[in-house]
Amino acid sequence: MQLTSYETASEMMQSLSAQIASELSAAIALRGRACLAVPGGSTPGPLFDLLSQAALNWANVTVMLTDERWVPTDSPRSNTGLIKNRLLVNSASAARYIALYAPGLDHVGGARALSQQVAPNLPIDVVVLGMGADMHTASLFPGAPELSLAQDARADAVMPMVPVGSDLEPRVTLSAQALETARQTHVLIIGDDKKTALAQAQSLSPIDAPIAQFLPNATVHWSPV
Ligand SMILES: O=C1O[C@H](COP(=O)(O)O)[C@@H](O)[C@H](O)[C@H]1O
Repeated sequence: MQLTSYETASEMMQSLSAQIASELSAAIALRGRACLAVPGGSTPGPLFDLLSQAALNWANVTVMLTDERWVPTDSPRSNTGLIKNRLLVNSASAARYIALYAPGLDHVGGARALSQQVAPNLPIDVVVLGMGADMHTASLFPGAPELSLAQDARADAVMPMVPVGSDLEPRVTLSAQALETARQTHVLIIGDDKKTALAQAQSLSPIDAPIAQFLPNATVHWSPV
């Protein structure tokens, strides 16, 4: 794992945005297209604001979330709103977006159907992972009954997940295999609590600390605020 520390989140977002744009351009130059997977949550908005303005051939980029809450895409709980408002704007409005939601299906049937759409786009060229203080990443949650299935190398590309102890909605997540086979992995975290969790995760198994599986090949980007 490579840890890059920045003084401020703003400096971190600028640097990471430039790195991702360069990696996507290189993928397009090599293979004619690129696949980018990004997290939801409260951290990546400023990264999306910058990346959306990057000068690259966005028409050849497929964007997807690493995970999504199983709510309609116009719900305020949906991460798709964040992507549509802050990433798929400016130059990036030309990108193709695969929403991890299927109207009319529950999260289990939906994950199966979405796997068919996601699988042809694998391997992901660039994945950005967030992390919670409980060491979950994407929607691979410690303690969830579905976790070991989502961590099985034979798992479908998209898997259902219900966070334990939460009365919130079910979710779907890219499988651990889909995430681990990404060509470039960036972990984006802010704050001392997440830095402490990251250090703890390095000595734990992916069952207890799902982020641990992705650290050996990742660049971690951290700022205190
Ligand atoms: O639940 C989630 O949490 C993580 C971390 O979110 P943050 O709000 O602490 O930045 C996120 O990476 C993941 O995509 C999301 O579904």
